[in-house]
Amino acid sequence: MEEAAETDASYPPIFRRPNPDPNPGSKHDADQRPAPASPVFEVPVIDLEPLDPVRLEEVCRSVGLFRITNHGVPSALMDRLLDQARGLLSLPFESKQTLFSDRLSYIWGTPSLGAKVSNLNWVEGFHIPLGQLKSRAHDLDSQDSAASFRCSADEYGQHMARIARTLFNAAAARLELDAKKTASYLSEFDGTFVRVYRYPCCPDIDTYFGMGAHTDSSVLSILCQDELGGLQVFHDNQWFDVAPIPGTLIVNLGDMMQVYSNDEYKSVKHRVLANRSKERISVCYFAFPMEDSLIISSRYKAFTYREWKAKVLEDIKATGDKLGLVRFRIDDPS
Ligand SMILES: O=C(O)CCC(=O)C(=O)O
Ligand SMILES: [Fe+2]
Repeated sequence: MEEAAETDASYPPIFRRPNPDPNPGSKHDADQRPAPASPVFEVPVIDLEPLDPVRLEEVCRSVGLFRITNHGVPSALMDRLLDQARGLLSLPFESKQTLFSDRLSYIWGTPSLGAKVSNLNWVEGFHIPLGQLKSRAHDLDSQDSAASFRCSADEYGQHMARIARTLFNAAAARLELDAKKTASYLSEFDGTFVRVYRYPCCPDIDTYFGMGAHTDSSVLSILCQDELGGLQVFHDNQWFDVAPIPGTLIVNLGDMMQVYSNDEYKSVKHRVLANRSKERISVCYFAFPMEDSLIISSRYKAFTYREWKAKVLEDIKATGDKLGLVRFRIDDPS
């Protein structure tokens, strides 16, 4: 009992019992509600040493999500990052807010203001911009757990940048994209961030998702998850579980890669199920284009990533949802 009380004190108030659903009759639409059990997806594996670009292209076209092996990220670093994140996230909610607001941004629930409560994501986490880490190096003090965590996140971010660059270059070469044109299509550091999530225990998994169905706005995203599971991918009109395998990382392509490839590569829809009795920890790295890079594609109106972000935010504020790619398609009347 004592343990449960302690856990709850570390949760943002909205995740503490009793269930905050103000309208218990309103559940997800039938097609949105988590199925009781989903089949396990046979996630394609991409070996990074050596990387086979033809195989990578096939997987980008058919699925948009894959597991990478031989990625060169030390498993001790992955374990340390997950452990440090778990430690920080289990601090009392108020401490997380006051202690970390200036060092790490602390986020929880649905980022979109004004969204329906049924869109609440049962998740909290730290948002860690990578470009700023170096300039803040003077903050680092090994006695400070937030600072040690930032240090690990920086080291981890360097590995993620290397992997993102390798995968992007190979995938872009297969599309025969002009290397000069695409130089600004991937920025491994500027505007790039890592998010460390904790998915708290959720009393009502029929109503809430850990994270609702979405595609990422990134070029690509790289995920390190603990052993619990909960990630699902939408493929062939069906949701599948993406099982965790220790030591491996999951990569999914984002909306920008779909645009660069004129819809040949898939920005894959995914979501995270909530769990009634166990907390899940994951670390996600997102790689983006340079903010003012002009993105040109035969299927989409030309836009800069800055314009994309502004539009996504505007849509989320107005409708509670990200509309994403459809807003930029050439045949979109608006
Ligand atoms: O935590 C996860 O497994 C996935 C998170 C995710 O999809 C996202 O942040 O976009
Ligand atoms: Fe995502």
